Amino acid sequence: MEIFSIFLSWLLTTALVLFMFCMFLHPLRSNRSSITAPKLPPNPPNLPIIGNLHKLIGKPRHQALWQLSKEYGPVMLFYIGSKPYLIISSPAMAKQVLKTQDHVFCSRPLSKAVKRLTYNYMDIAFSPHSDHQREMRKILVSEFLGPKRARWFNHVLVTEIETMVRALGSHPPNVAVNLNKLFLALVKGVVCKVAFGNNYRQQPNKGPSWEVVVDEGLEMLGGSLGDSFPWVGPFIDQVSGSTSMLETCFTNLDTYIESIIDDHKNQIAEVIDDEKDFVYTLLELSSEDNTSGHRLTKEDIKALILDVLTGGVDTTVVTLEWAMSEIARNVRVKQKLQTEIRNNTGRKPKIDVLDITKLTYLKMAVKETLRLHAPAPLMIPHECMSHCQIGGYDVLPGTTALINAWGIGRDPSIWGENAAEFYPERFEKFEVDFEMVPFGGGRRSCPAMNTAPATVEFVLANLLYWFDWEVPDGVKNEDLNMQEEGTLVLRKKVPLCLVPTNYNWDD
Ligand code: HEM
Repeated sequence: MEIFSIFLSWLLTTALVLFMFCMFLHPLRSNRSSITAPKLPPNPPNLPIIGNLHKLIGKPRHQALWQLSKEYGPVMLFYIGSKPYLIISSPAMAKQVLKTQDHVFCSRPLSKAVKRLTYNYMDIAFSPHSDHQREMRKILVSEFLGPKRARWFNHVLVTEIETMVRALGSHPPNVAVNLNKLFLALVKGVVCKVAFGNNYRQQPNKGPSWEVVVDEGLEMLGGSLGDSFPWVGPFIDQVSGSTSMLETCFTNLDTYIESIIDDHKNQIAEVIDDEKDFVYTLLELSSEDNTSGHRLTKEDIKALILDVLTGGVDTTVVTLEWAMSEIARNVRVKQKLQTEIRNNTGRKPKIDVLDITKLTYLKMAVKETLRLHAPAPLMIPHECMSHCQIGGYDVLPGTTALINAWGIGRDPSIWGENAAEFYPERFEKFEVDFEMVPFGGGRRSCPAMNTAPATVEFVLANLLYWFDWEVPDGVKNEDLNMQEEGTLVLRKKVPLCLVPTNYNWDD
């Protein structure tokens, strides 16, 4: 009996200890499983070392990823090397990243090229989330994009367009104009005059042209392969020549930006308040007399100039070129636009910025262009800062989110069977939420999302008011080449060339 009760109490004690041990282990186990086995989004099969990189071969990135999303869904995990990317391909999921979880995704990934070209993450567009980034963004919005400079901006835009219309008016008959070159000269002229007081059209004494320098910078800001292979990255960049290209690109950009700042420093004493461009304002914000706001360093100023050069010109140029390409291909739309613009404006020596407010069809045509040809097809990458869920899947910190604005804008399940058609009338009924995201969303959305479309509308209104446009002889409208190229900015592979004819009001 003694032995039995001793055995029983031993059994009970053991059972109790085991029970308590299990109870203790349970939360640990469930905790561990949530850390070690998160529910990750579907992922195409990976290859060792390169991950899914091979899936991007042979097609522009946004097109390859859009095709894969058909198989793997609107939230897909994708690896380049060991670096995880979250590929977003539907309005609902874009809304989760850019709105619901904006506080988690409002950063940008680190990259060697961004660090170098942005003076150690001093800029707005490519630098990670920080107080400094927000301060820089506030300065750009209030001192460059805001109402303070809007009147000057409109004045410069009108003057530059007059020059362009005059030049086109005396263009030899039946000879095509390269609209890419035309738009680049126009937009660069306007942005440089407003930001830097001078159109800076002249080429630097030595080295590549301004356009080449900025284009190279934009390509590099998109990141290099080395960023995705942490152990061998520096070696890959060295062998592929990317490190030396980055240094050359930095030197060219920096020399150009430095010359703008030097010109301003030399003249600042003689300039009156009304003539102070953006760079003068930045220099004032960097002076010791600025005791109220954020005191800018020279690197801050350079990084802000870089943002204006890389963000403000190419995006507007490609939007104009895609818009005119679609308009030239679609004779019905072209005629409807010209009737609207000419009827509403009437015969007068120049179009006023206010005339544009009445042009509803033109506004829809610009929206339609941005839907079909999102100038930044995968936007600028967003970086996940902490563990969160998107579409019911776990997303881990350090994952880079790419939102396929190009694909979402063309999805027939959203836009109907005629999704691929240029049909501005669709916006008569369609209320847009996240069904198109050409300017991104949330804290890192484009700060020019309200002003940039107005510039595009004004330029198009002038081109279609003063001239009739035809594709060159031998090309059918519908056969106009619409091939795309570029990673960060979506360009037309073959520049658009059209033949202008002066519009004759007396006919
Ligand atoms: C049609 C013209 C334009 C388009 C389609 C466009 C598009 C975009 C897109 C997609 C983004 C990234 C948004 C995101 O990551 O969520 C962006 C960011 C940005 N854009 Fe634009 N943009 C245009 C014109 C401009 C202009 C004229 C400027 C003037 C300087 C500008 C300055 C910027 C800046 C500074 C950012 C970074 C914002 C941040 O990270 O906080 N953009 N833009």
